[in-house]
Amino acid sequence: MRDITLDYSNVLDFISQLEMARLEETVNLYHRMLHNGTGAGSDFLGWLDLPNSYDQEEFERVKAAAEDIRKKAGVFLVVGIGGSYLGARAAIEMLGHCFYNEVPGDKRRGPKIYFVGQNVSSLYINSLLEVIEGQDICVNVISKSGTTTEPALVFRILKEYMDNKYGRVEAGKRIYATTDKSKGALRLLSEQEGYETFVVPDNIGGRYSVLTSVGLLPMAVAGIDLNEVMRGAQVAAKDLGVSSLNDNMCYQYAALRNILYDKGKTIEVLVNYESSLFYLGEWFKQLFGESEGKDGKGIFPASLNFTTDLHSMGQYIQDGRRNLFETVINIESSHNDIVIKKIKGDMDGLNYLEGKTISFVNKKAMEGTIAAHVEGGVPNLIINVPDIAAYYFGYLVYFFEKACAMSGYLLGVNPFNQPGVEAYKKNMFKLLGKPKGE
Ligand SMILES: O=P(O)(O)OC[C@H]1O[C@H](O)[C@H](O)[C@@H](O)[C@@H]1O
Repeated sequence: MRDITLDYSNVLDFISQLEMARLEETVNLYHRMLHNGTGAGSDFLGWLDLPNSYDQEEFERVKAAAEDIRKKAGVFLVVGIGGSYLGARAAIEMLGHCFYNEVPGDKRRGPKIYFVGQNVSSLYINSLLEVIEGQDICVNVISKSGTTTEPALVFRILKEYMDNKYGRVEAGKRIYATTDKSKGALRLLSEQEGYETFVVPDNIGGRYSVLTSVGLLPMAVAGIDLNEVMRGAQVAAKDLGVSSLNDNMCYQYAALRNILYDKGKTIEVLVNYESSLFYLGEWFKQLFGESEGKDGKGIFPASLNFTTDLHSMGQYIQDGRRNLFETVINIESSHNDIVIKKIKGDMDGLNYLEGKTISFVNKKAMEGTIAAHVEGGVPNLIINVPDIAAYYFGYLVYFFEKACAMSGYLLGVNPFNQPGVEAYKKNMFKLLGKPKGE
């Protein structure tokens, strides 16, 4: 397998190699803290060795459950929010067909997959109930705490729907719960209702949980090869397990982010040139935003989809406030490429592209955009990913997880907690009239 690589040549006009070299010792220190479990948030380091220590029994049970779901459901509903759905959706959208749910059933070889519980919109929920009417359904409700408002509320509605549709016993065979191994509301309910359950490990936080059953069951239902995902993560854990800044590209990425941040580049824009990577951007935003946005500090993670968004945000990136840097995920290969043909009259003036491919145009658009944005004062990092494949998804997830941990330590925050998310909940519960003490 060709390797994922980091190209930071388009940053060197903005920083000096000395600034990187100066971080060598600090990176080494934080590497040891990560691997010795002596840094902030060390109760949540289960993701670090997960690729080599995951529960094999549960892994096989996930695959078996997925096969069972693929046989008996025309629709699979994933109920979760934040880290309890973003990783799964990122994988399915990146690795599945661009129009996954529209692929004819016999070709899709699995149920249509819908995500719900990531909002409290009655319009969204009613619209979903309309489109799944009359179809055979399985549900995976995912919540580490079991009490997150959005998925809990939506699961109330779906549980009643499933109980009415199938009766409580059969519904209990079609509902799968991924939650805490021993405590919480969802664990208790699952035991009462007889749901098959999967575990969110205590020492892995939601935004770091995509390679646990949280992400793996939905991925497997979508037909993604879990062995390949874990193999990519295992190779990443090995490649990125070295302490040296010079030899560890996820540490280089973390160091560069912090050097640029210190120079006033306080917004990172994750860019893709494949729309199937949209949700990878959404997952990335939670991972870095929730890990670093603390103590009045942190790079604001944004994501844009090129070349589409060049027609909406291109002006800002080229000429707006110079507090940005870009990280481009470049998928190096293309498949089933489309050759551009000459047309009579050349009305659109594009006959000069005759014989070239659509991917060639996409690549040249990327090269031209990078050159323009760097010229305009936007440092640019490129993560080259050889292909859209399960192996590379697993590798990329681990790359970002470990880079995020190092980056948070370099920033001087605990990358594994999220105290700030409680503020809105406190206000919301007060406004909802939640009884005190509950
Ligand atoms: O899995 P759950 O316990 O439902 O949590 C779902 C999400 O909500 C929380 O508020 C946190 O901000 C996220 O880190 C978490 O992924």
